[in-house]
Amino acid sequence: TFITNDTAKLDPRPTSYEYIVIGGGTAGLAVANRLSVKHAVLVVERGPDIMDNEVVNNPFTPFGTPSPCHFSMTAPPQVGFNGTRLLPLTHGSCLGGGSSINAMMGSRPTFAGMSALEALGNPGWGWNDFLPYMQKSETFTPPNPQQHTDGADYIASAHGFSGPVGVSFANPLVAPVMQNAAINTSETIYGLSLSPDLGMGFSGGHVAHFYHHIHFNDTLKAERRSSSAWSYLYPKKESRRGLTVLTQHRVNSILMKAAKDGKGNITATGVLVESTEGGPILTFHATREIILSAGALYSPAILQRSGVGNSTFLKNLGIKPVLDLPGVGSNFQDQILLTNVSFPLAPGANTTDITAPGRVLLGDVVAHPTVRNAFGENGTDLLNSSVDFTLSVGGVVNAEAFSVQTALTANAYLMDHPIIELFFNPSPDSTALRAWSQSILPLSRGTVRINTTDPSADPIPNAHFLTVDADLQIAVRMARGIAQAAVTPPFSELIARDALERAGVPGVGASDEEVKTWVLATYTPGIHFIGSNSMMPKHLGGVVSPELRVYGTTNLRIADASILPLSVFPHTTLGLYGVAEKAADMILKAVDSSMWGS
Ligand SMILES: Cc1cc2nc3c(=O)[nH]c(=O)nc-3n(C[C@H](O)[C@H](O)[C@H](O)COP(=O)(O)OP(=O)(O)OC[C@H]3O[C@@H](n4cnc5c(N)ncnc54)[C@H](O)[C@@H]3O)c2cc1C
Repeated sequence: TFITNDTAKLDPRPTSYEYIVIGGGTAGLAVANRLSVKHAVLVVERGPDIMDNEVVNNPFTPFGTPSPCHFSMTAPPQVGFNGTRLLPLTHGSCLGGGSSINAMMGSRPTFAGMSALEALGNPGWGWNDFLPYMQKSETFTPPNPQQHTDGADYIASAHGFSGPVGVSFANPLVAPVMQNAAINTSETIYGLSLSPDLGMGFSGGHVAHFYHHIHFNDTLKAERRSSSAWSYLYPKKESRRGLTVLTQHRVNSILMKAAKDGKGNITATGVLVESTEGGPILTFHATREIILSAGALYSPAILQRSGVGNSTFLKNLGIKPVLDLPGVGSNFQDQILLTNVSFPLAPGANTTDITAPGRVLLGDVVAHPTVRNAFGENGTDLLNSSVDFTLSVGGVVNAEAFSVQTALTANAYLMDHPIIELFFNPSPDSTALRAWSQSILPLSRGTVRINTTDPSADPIPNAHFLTVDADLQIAVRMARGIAQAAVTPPFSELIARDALERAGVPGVGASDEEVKTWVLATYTPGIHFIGSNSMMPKHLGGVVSPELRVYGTTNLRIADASILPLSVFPHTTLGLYGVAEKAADMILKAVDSSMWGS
C-alpha cells in the first residue's frame, strides 16, 4: 500500500487505475481493501492521514475531543422551541472518516429493519443475506470470565472471528455496577428483557450490553479504536501492492461519457482531483468502476457537481445535466439525540464502583423499547402524518415515496423493531451518570444540496428534524424515559435525589407540552446521516439499484451511508462495513462474470 499526500511522489504518476474509490472513510477503505487484493485501486481522500494521533487512537479519549479529523458544518435553521435552532453536523474527514472520531458504539440492524429494506425493492438485502457480510468484516473478542461475571454475554453464531474490524467489550467492563443498575431500571420502565447479544438481529424490546469498535490485544492488554483505517488499511496483513491512497486531495467531480451498451447508460471514466491546498486540477481515469464513498453529506454533492441529479435544479445552478436523477440529495435523514443529561451522583456514592475514571465509553448499556413498549398496543397509530411538508421541501420526490416508506416503517413497528434507544455512561470527570436517548427509524426527511459550483464549498444538508409529528411524539417519549430512569431503582439510588431537577429535565409529572418544549430546546442531531442517495426503486426517488449501481450508469456505484433509504441501522458503522463488504463482493463477481463471458 502506498499512502501519500503528494502527487509528485506518484512517480511516474499513473493516470489510470482499474478502480477509483472516492473517499477513504468508513466504507471506502473497506471496499478498497477487498478490491485491491487483485486489482489496481486508487483511493482519493480529502482529509489527512493521522495514523499516530493518540486522541483518535485511544478509545478512552473523552468523546468529542477535537482532532485533525473533526469537522462540523451548521445545518440551516431547524425547528426549535420558540423558533429555530442552529445545529452542528459533525463529521470525520481523514483516513477512516467517521469511524476515526465516532463513539465506537457497536450495534447492528435487526431482522425487522432488514426486512423493511428488502421490501422497499432491494432483493438480497434481508437479514439472512446480509449477516454474512457483517460477519466477514469482524473479529469479535468474546467476553472473558471476568467480563462475563460482570454481565457481558454473546451469541457466537452472530459473529465473525477473522475479519479486519475489532469488536469487543472494554476490558475490564466499564463501571459494571452502574451498568447492571441501568439494565434493571430499563427493564422496569419499559417492560424489557435482557438480550444476550445486540448483534443477533433480534426484534422485540430488549436491553443489552453494548460492545464497541475496539481492537483488543489480549497479550499486550492494549485497546485501540478500530477505525476503518486501523482495520482495513494500516495493519501489515492488510497491505496491498495494488493500493494507492492519495490524501488531502478532493474529488471535484466525476467524468462521464455516453456508453455503447445500447441501453443509453453512461459510463464513469475518471475523476477531477485537486489538492485541498489548491493547485492544478488532475485527472485520474478508471478502467473498470468508480465507487463513490464520500458519505451521506458529500456523495450527493459530488454527483450534483458532476451533472447527476434533478435536471431543473442543476440547470438553475449553471450545471449541464448529464443524468436526470431527482432522488440525488433527497430522502436525507438523521435520528435525533437527547443528550447532555447529567445526573449528579448520590452523596457518598462509591465512585470507583459506578464510574470509571479515565475509561469512559459512550453507551455501556442500551435499552431498545419497541412501539408497543413505549406507546402500548395502538402505537402504530402514530404514523398518520401528512406528506405535505416533506413533499414541499423535497424530502421525498413524490407522495408515493412517503407513503411506501411510512407503510414499511409501520410494518417494522408491528414486527417489534426498536424505536428508541436509551443508554447510560459515567461522566468523564466521575461526578455524574449520563443518560442519552436516540430515536431510531425517523420519518422526517430533508435534502442535501449544493448552492454553488465551487467544489471547496460545503453542501447544505437539511434534515428537517422533527417535522413529522410521529418523530416529535417519539421524542417526547424519549424524554419521559430519561425522567423515569432517574426515579426508578436501582439506577435512581446511584444518583442524587434532586438529580432530575439539577439536570434540568422535566419531571415524570410534567405535561406533554412541557416535555415538548424541553425537547425542542435541547435535541441535537443523531449524527447518523443517511438516505441522500437512496437504494430504492427509481420511481420512488431511488439513486442506486440493489447492486448499488447509480441508475443510468454502467459502472458508477455508491458504497456509504447515503444509500440507506431507511434508518434501520441504529448505529451505522458495523452495518456499513457489511454494506462495503457486500459492495466489494458484487463488484468482484461482476469482473468474474465478464471474464467468463469474454
Ligand atoms: C461524532 C460522531 C459519532 C458517531 N458515533 C457512532 C457510534 O458510536 N457508532 C456508530 O456505529 N456510528 C457512529 N457514528 C456514525 C458513523 O461514524 C458514520 O455513519 C459513518 O462513519 C459514515 O461512514 P461513511 O463511509 O458513509 O462516510 P465517512 O466515514 O464520513 O467517509 C467519507 C469520507 O469521504 C471523504 N470525502 C468527502 N468528500 C470528499 C471528496 N470530495 N473527495 C475525497 N474525499 C471526500 C471524507 O473526508 C471522509 O473521510 C458517529 C458519527 C460521528 C460523526
